Amino acid sequence: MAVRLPNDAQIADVAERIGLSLSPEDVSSIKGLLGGYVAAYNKVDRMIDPLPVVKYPRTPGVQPPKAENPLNAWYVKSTVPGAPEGKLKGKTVVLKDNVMLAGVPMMNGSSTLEGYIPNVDATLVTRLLDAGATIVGKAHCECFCMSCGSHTSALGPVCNPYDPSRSAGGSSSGSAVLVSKGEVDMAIGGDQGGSIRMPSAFCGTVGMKPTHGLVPYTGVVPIEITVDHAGPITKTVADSALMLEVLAGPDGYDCRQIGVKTAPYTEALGKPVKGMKVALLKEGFGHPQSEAAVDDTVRAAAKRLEALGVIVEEVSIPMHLDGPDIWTPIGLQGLMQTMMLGDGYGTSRQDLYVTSFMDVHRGWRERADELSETLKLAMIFAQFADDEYGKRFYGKAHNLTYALRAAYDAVLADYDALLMPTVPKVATPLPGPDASREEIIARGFDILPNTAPFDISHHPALSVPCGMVDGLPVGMMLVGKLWDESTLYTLGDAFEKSGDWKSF
Ligand SMILES: NC(=O)c1ccccc1
Repeated sequence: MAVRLPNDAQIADVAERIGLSLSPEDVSSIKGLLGGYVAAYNKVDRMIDPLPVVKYPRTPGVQPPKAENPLNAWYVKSTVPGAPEGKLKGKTVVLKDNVMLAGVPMMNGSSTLEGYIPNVDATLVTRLLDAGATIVGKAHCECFCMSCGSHTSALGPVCNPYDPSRSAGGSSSGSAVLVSKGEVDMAIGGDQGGSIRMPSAFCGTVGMKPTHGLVPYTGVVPIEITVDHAGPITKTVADSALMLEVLAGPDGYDCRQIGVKTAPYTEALGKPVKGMKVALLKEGFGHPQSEAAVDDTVRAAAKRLEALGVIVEEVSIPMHLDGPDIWTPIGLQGLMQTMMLGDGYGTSRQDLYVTSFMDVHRGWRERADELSETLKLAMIFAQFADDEYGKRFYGKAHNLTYALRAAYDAVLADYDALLMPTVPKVATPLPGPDASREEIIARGFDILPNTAPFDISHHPALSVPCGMVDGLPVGMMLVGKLWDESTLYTLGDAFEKSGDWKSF
């Protein structure tokens, strides 16, 4: 991609856009001074991009026929056998389709990326394969991961395994469906506002959003660096702990990984819970959109924990209700700057910049009409806020995350975990092909009041199935101290072993 010296018209145009008034003489003298930059860019262009090596051979991705994909959860199937031995030997894993698997297509739910084939493996891909897992393909996700429902992928809605007319939850929709159906043993999900935990709640799977930075996000398409998380979606708590043990730890690229503390998570399984303390979060219940049956099911789950000897007490953290509002400027202006205008990365930090992705993704600008309604709405307000107010709300929201984190930490100083419903409802009906924009937006953002606050506070949060309402799964969410995933696994595992949640 050789770099050319701009012509006079290009220099004048650029200058005008950055508010400079240049005379024709200025333009011609500046043109004469740009040669050094052009030479440097061309020298960089001729250097080899030092990307990490792809370690394991794989078959190219193939879209399965409709008959093999009744819930539309698969994007492509591919087989990547990992190391012959390891903790995940014999386990099959599907990746959310915002995770890069070299040689296999990735579209992140958007037609603007269809046909793109990454040339690197995400760090977590290499870790799974080094641990002996077999990666079996990519699962559909929401358009650029921007939805709580499963209705915004360019290749059609993903259906709930318990009722195909209902949402699977999003944005890691296909990942949760394939685990729920037993088509794969484990899945990778991503979570910026709840996208690992929401589909887990709707599909009856176990979803772990680890502490921010615990799992390297390198090679996964970001939304906004400070809320990006990747983590396990599994059938059981034990599998989640096993998978996290393989995924966790710094990789030397990801700047999200500050002060990372890992632990042998599987050692947290099968431990006694008598005397542990859980805080039932008052503000996690009774949201305007909360269904009483969901709240009741989670309160009943708290009683089951009590029966196991756990001390459960209700606590109030009023600021929890501010969490989604504080999340909004970070999510909106972050996604605009980093994911969209930043060609998927933005600037100002060290990272592994997947340049092949950046080259393709910047083409969204010519095809913006194809993006989902949920993403468009967020982009419109982000651009407006940027133009009108600059970055002040993004900055102030970040400052407020310290206060929010402190509010949770104050309670977590006295308790092992917080407990609340993962989402306030059971799976909602999928908006049909003629659904209004209002309906599409409502289903895109209506179930995140308990999940999004922990994406900005960065605490680990585990969604565990805890009962059924009208034949649909309900998830409870345990939230722990920063870097203390182990305690969540101890509690979640004990709860899971207390009986079959489908009969609760
Ligand atoms: N990726 C996410 O977690 C997300 C969830 C809900 C809305 C927007 C984004």
